Amino acid sequence: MKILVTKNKEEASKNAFELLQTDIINGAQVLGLATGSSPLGLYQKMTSSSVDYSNLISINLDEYVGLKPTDPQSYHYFMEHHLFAQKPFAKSFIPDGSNPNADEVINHYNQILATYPIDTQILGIGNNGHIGFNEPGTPFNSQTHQVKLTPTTINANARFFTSSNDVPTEAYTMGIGSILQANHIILLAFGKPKADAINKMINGKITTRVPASALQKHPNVTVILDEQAASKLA
Ligand SMILES: N[C@@H]1[C@@H](O)[C@H](O)[C@@H](COP(=O)(O)O)O[C@@H]1O
Repeated sequence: MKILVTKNKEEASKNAFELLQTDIINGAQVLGLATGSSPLGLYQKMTSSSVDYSNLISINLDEYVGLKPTDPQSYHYFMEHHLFAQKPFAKSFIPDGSNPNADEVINHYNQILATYPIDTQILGIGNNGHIGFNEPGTPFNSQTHQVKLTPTTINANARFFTSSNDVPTEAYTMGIGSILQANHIILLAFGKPKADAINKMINGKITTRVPASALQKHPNVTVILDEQAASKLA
């Protein structure tokens, strides 16, 4: 893993934007995208740039089960608002959280991933080391699946909802196996609450208890941190 410790989010997002740009110049056509606060600075750099993404494909990691794309808490809405409205892609895929038929959603998404292998995957990380919505215990060879969110994740994501009771308890997510298929992975993490997960991801044992530790098996991962997220690195 290549680790970049930056002064702050601004510098980190600039680095991520430049790395992504280099990948695109070198032929990346399919971008794996993430939600959450960590990639927001990168999406701001993308929307304020003159780069045209309309020939590229985007594939998002995950979506809450039970939310319509028009729901302001859905990841569809998040992506539309923060990126796609300003920078449309040729095609953008996000799991259909409004479809309760999990098999249908999962098979369709796995087909999409097989048709459009991801060149560069943007990732955040949960405080408990989850990637996408792959909670501790998820097998490293997992493909798209439906998950029950852990109380830690529900609490962490409650900040985006009126109360933690409003946070959906299930999600559809790309699996760890799907994520590891990407040619290049750029993981962004900021702030003290991420420090422990980041240290375990980089220096800890490779274990399903820390989903992000699977990234130690990948040959081309760039981790971009601020000083707080890097503060527990040995
Ligand atoms: N499913 C998303 C993850 O993809 C994201 O990495 C994580 C961290 O969010 P944040 O970047 O806001 O800390 O939140 C959610 O659980």
